[in-house]
Amino acid sequence: MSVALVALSHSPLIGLNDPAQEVLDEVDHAVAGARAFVQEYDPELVVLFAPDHYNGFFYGKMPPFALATGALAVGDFGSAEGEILVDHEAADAIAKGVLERDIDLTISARMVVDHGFVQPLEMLFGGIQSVPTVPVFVNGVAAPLGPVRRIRQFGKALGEAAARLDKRVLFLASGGLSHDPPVPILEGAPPRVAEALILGNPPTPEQRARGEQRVVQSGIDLAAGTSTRKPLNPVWDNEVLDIVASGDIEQFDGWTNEFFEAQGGGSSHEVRTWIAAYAALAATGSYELQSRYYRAIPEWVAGFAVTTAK
Ligand SMILES: O=C(O)CCc1cccc(O)c1O
Ligand SMILES: [Fe+2]
Repeated sequence: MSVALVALSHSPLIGLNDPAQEVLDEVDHAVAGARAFVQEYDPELVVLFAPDHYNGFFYGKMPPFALATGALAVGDFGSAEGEILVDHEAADAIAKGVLERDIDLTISARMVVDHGFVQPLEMLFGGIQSVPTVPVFVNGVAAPLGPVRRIRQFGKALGEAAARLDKRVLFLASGGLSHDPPVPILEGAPPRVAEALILGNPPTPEQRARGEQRVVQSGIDLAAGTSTRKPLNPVWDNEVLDIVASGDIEQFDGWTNEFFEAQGGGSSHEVRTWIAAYAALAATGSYELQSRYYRAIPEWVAGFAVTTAK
């Protein structure tokens, strides 16, 4: 058994509303570094922690987190569509191990996922059929959210369970850091929007295109300085990175969800994927960061970070 980690932001606006070439080059360099780290480590299994953006999880039943024994990507924002290569046996074993550790884990035999899961697999492995994966959903948008310590405890239990497999495991986190894109909110939503958030009927192509255009416009506005949404927060983002770099991620236990929202915006809860993944890594011993990249990229509506650790 061995463990390593890559944690990185995602954005559906990559390739759709890009920043200047020098910024793209910088990000490419950081992602290439993570790719080289992964290639050298040569994982036999990826445990992928990612959120959802109302493509697979809805208020009909909204778990705080869930593990997939099978997964299907919807192909939003031009991301890959279809089945993800899931290691069913490893997923089963990890699920049992988490349950044995007193965490009431939700299981999905066909988890529907979006760019949050697909993008890191495409960036680091070139596709969604390239590496045996255990997809793990971490709710990062749908209120109410429990305390972040619960996500840390879940990550710890999962890390202990994954360590029982005789495999080289890569924990991969997707999301964050600060960002406040126009994601719908159930409370106070007009009936038509509320129905969509509860039932999750697949949108028509026209509806999907409209929703995606709204997100693209939010990137254009944020970069132009004309957005009414919360700005990116590089100071707060670097506090997040300082904590994961310190190795003492229990420091997050003191952070309330209100603090996340005030500092990092409504979608900063995606940092929960990082907390889960780092807790999984820390479950079997101390770790050290191998690389750390950060840049606030308003065009992508993302406090964009890439870290590697082992
Ligand atoms: O609503 C959506 O589908 C995506 C919103 C969104 C935009 C930029 C970065 C993100 O991480 C994000 O979640
Ligand atoms: Fe996201």
